[in-house]
Amino acid sequence: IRHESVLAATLQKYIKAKMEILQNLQTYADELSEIADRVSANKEEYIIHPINQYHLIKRFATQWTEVNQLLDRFNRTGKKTISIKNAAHLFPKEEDIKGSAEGILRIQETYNLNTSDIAKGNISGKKDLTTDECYHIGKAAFNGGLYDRCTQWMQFSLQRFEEGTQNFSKAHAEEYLKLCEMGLDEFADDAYNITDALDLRNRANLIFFRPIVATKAHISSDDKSYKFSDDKKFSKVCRGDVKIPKHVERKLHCYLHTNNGNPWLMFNPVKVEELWDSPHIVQFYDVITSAEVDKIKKLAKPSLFRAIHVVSDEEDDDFQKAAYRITKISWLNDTSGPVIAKLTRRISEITGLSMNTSEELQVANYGVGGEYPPHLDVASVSNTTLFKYHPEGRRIATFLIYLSEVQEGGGTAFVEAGVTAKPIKGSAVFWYNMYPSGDIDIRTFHGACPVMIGNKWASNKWIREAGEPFHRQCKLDRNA
Ligand SMILES: O=C(O)CCC(=O)C(=O)O
Ligand SMILES: [Fe+2]
Repeated sequence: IRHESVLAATLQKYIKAKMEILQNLQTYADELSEIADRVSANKEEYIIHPINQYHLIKRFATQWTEVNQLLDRFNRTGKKTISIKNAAHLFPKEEDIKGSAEGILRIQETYNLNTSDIAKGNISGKKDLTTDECYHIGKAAFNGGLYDRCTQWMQFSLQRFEEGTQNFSKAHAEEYLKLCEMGLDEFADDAYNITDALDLRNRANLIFFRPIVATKAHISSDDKSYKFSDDKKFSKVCRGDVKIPKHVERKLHCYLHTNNGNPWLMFNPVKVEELWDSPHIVQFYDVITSAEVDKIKKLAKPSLFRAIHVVSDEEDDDFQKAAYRITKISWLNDTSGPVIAKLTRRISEITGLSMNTSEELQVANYGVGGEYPPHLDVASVSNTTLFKYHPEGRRIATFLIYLSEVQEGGGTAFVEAGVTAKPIKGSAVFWYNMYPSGDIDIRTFHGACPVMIGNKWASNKWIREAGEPFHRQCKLDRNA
């Protein structure tokens, strides 16, 4: 927004300065043409008169010289527009339009919004979409294999079409509309190239039907045949359409937590809300102040923005760029600032776990449509390589801090449990990713729901198992 207003002001100044010079030139041009017309009508008569000779010479010495100077000024004026030119390589590109159109579709699919509502701006009173915006979303739907959606969006774009709309070709929209009504299968059989069609189908998988891959190493034999829920369940949990069963709800409480009388917490206990009983998922409130949040964001910002530039420099795979752009991450360690060291210490007091083998603090920023598809935080690595390459062990627990509120969407959905943690600024969700037996607890399968409206900041502290044998005892029975 800041860039846009600076650029618009620069452009206005540039035009104003050029216009002033042009207006001056116009005055000269009018005057001089009038004279020239008059004079050239009877050249001989004019030039024999000494006064006229004097006028002619004077015009060259003054008016024409001034015109020349004005022309020089005209060419010099507006060096500042160079700042627009210099910034141009940072402007969002076609690729970014595609990325944000995909973001809107993700929101639409996750939260079951209807096309006409979004097009009319009926999501929390936001703005109408224009012809070409509807067209771009339709195109993203087509590339994602969502043909019914594509049809609706193209219809909207054509309904809104008015002659002279820029960046929009009515013919293209009509072409897409036809293809979407046909569906991809017929499209592939048609005169079109079949490999293009297959490529489109792959993209569709990547965006919307992400296969859920779970390596089975370290997953207990009881769970080997476990079937993970699909994206549909994830969306349902994100929408809050899954009810907590009564027998579970009865077991969930809110309480004050001192971690068994930890002196740091005795006089300032932490508020806890239980979100699920087994696996035990809790949300701690007010674990970090607003001022601390501001400091953390400030520390994280420079590397967050560097990260996008690096990504956008990669020209090879444009789909990846768009996918990456929806979340940006940065890592901060205890030497990045006292605020980080203090937070690490606080996490240790609250959880009773050691931070000696924990990871650095990860700070993530999600834009509109930004999500993190369902996953397990623990990587499955085979026993033999595990401690050789990762002496700190696996991610035994996750402490996920929300550094912002999100107006709509952006919760953390635990797909198996069916609960979604609300992103409440200053609160943190905490759970163990592993059973006390060391088996991976696949019931912790979770993901970040797409941000519908707002800008989400979250921070992960992953705690690894090697530091914890005296804080969380190993048990033979995983349910102990
Ligand atoms: O941001 C969230 O809500 C969850 C993020 C997450 O699960 C992760 O980063 O592993
Ligand atoms: Fe996660």
